[in-house]
Amino acid sequence: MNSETELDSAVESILSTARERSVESADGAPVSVDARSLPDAIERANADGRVPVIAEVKPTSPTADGTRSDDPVELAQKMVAGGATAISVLTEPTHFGGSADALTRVREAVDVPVLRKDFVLDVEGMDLVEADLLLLIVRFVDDLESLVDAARERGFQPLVEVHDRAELETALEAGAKIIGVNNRDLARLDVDLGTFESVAPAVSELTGSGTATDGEAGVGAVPEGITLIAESGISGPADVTRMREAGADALLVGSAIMDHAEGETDVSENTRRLTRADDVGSDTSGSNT
Ligand SMILES: O=C(O)c1ccccc1NCC(=O)[C@H](O)[C@H](O)COP(=O)(O)O
Repeated sequence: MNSETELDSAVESILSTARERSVESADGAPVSVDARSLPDAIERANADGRVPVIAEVKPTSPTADGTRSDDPVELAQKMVAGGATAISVLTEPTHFGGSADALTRVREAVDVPVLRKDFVLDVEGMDLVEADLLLLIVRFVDDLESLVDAARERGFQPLVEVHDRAELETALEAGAKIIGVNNRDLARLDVDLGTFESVAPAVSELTGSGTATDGEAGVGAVPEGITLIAESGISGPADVTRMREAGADALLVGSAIMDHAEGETDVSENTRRLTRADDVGSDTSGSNT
């Protein structure tokens, strides 16, 4: 674990539970996945004019204003109908209302890549359920390279999550190719989109490729072979534009789509506001600092 600073009590509790869950699933046989490619899905989204959004099925969370008890399959299908490029499904049960069953049913119901969003701390925690991508949070794991290798041996595409430049360096050294920059500080749970803007440029610096691979990309264009995802705090089209201009290949969005407070808003429409954000005259409301 790479965390020197104090963690929020909710995160401490999440990690404590994750360690117990990992022990319980330790005797599970290694999963074997024929994964749906996230980079290919992103390429398809760009080709047909959709902003690549990974929409998250997150029934609740420590910072959510409520809980949505809709069926996860219905939520995921509505997200795909709204143009989502991939689906993230929480499998953490104690603080997010997630489950392995929800991910399995969602993955059977949609044809886009599905990310297992959980706090996987070791190899034993990997074999809970098949998914196309598996989240590994740099801050919470030891020997990241071994975990990246173990995930790939199972067929997962590792999505390696960082929060600062040092963690980005660790991710790149471990061979990560799909990197998420979380705008949420897991120590205080506050969100700052400036996090992605400050970390993204370091990808080119650290990989020694200062050139943009896509003329369309903004400042800090991401070098070939790396998929860079902006995570958390994206509340509307203005935030989408801001993250894309900062070099995000894709955006991971939960709360703005799930809308826990209202609970009845249209998940397809919430998703479409973001996937169509590049359209001329799109809604520019909704911005986060
Ligand atoms: O979402 C939380 O409240 C949370 C609290 C503690 C640890 C992690 C947490 N979220 C995990 C995530 O990274 C987000 O669910 C995901 O990036 C989407 O964020 P958002 O669009 O801000 O809901």
